[in-house]
Amino acid sequence: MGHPSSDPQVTSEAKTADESEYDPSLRFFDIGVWRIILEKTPGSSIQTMRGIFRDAPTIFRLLKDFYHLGPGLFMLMVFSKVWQSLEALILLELSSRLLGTIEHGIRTGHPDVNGIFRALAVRLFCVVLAAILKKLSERGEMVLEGRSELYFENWILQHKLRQGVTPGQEERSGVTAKVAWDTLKNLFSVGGHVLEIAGGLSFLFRLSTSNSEGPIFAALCLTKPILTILFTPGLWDTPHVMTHINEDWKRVKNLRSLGTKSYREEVISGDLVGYLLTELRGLMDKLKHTALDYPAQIWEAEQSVIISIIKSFAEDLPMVYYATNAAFYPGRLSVTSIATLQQASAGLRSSFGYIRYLAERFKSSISNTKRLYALEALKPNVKDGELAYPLPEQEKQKGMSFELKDVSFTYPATQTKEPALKNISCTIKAGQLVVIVGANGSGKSTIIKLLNRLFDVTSGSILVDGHDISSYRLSDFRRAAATLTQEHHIFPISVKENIGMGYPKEVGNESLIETAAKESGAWEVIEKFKNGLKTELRPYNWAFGAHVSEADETPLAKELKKLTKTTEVSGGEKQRLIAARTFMRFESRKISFVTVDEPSSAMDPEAEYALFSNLRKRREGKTMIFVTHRFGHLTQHADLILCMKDGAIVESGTHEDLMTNEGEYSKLYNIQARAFQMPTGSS
Ligand SMILES: Nc1ncnc2c1ncn2[C@@H]1O[C@H](COP(=O)(O)OP(=O)(O)OP(=O)(O)O)[C@@H](O)[C@H]1O
Repeated sequence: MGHPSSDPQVTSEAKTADESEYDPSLRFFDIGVWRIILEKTPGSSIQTMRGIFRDAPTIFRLLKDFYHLGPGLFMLMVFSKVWQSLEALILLELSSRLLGTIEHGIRTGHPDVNGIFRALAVRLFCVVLAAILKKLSERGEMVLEGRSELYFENWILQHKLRQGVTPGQEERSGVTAKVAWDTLKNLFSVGGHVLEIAGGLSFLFRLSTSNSEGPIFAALCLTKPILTILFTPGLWDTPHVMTHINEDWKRVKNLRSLGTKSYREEVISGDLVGYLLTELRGLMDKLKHTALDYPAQIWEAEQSVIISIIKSFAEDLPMVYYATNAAFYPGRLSVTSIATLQQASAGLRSSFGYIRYLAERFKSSISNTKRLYALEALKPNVKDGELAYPLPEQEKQKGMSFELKDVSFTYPATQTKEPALKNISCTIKAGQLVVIVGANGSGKSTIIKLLNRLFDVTSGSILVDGHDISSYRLSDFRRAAATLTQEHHIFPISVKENIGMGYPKEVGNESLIETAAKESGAWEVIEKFKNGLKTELRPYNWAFGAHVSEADETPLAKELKKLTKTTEVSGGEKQRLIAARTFMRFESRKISFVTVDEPSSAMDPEAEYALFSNLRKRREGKTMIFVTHRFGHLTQHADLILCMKDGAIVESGTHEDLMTNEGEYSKLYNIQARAFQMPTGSS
């Protein structure tokens, strides 16, 4: 496959128009709703062989990892695969001996009773042994697969978290532990089939030396596999990129997604169901003659019927040959050798047919495994330093001091042209309470992220107590910082652990947890839960009813409903629970820097006021930075207000200074104040 010009759906006009979009070494063709992009000169077999050698270290490492997960289980799996590959041939050999002895007995009229029973006993022994081995290896495989899932998932998590907050390519493309297991299975399948083919060929070769018809017969057996290699659509084994090009199909996908949980409420309350269904019906009409299947499938379906007939005929060639032989030269082939050759050739044909597919599957799984192991090489997105925190002189200091010098920052992999921060310079003294205000998108949260070392600056520098922020050990720095933002979540574990994890050493200390929950306003929420602190919000909860529908009223259906029930909280309640973790963090007594970024957007004014007041009460020994749009009650306590606009600090000072300035800050402040001063009835 891979002949774009022969595809009826590609017009030459469309091709020239679009080809400039791609690298000159690439070509493309459209099929069904797809566009397939591939290299103009596909890799040669030599390149493929080189690829296999290149993959050798990954294969070796994978085998080593699995061996260490369970040496006994691994060896059992290897032995079982070798046996499985040769089992059919061994049994065939035994059957052929048995049939030969029987046939000889029939011809001569003197059956070799001992010989027949000996052959039968050996065959039965092998069958029983094979069944025992199969059961043992199935159980062993299950255990090894479980261990692989546990080991590789932990390994992946560790390396992804080490990388930092920017998800890497691997995360986006979803590398999971299953990749390793699949590769091992595929490797064993390919190895097993190679062994099977080698065994099958040597079997035929041996028969051919004892039988003059053998070589011709062996050659006929190979006709079908050779034709398959020559005429099978090559898309399966050609590196290619696929994308949907059909706008109608893309729209179907987009519109269908509106039925999912995230959009459902808006679609129903906005009375959009009718619109949605009408649109989808229209699209169905437009697409009714378009193939939606996987491209290789479409290609195969479009293949010439002659090729299919030739391929099917090739399959029957060995049978035609020995049937003709039997008709014209009845003495040449014995019934036993016909049956044996027939079975051996059928086995060989199916192994040949399958090996290509297996090799492809293996190639793709080994490339996934390479991506998995590549996680190890991922560098953290922020630089780790060597300086300990706190240094002896910092022990006595109350809070961290910051100096931002000409800081600019652009988010990695962003599509926007403008940097998020532009040439920012300012000084924050140790122990100060700072409030950052400004319009949406002005860069407030970005500053908080840089100060928390979630990203490194693009240019300029940030000094913490006189040393560059990147020179500190990340783990030390993080231990001294507490953050609370609108992006924080409730973890899918108990409420107690959710709060306790603020200070992992005291994760089981219920009295500290209760105090923290009271300070954040979460205690009254927890008191409402039937299971109190033990309540789990959105835990991992999997229950499935086979042939049981939740709509039924049966005891099983009720049980299923009970199992899938979750505890729900409101947005504001959720924020109170999350904030409790920060108060718990204060208990470590090591916190010298606190950032609070809009954690109360869903809280009622009273809860928000209480949260900010309680946070302020804990400011002793800490530098605290708040980001908030509703800043009225905070800025009056602030030692420093930074007012931002379009990624720059446009004003800084105290509330009084900035009100006197009558600039951006006083404008924002007055808008908020005016809302409360409006006389009744005015709009
Ligand atoms: N993860 C990100 N990747 C790319 N760009 C981002 C990212 N986060 C923010 N930005 C961009 O950086 C700029 C500053 O965003 P930032 O979140 O700092 O603004 P903000 O002042 O906190 O806004 P808001 O008041 O709406 O929370 C915006 O233009 C935003 O689109």
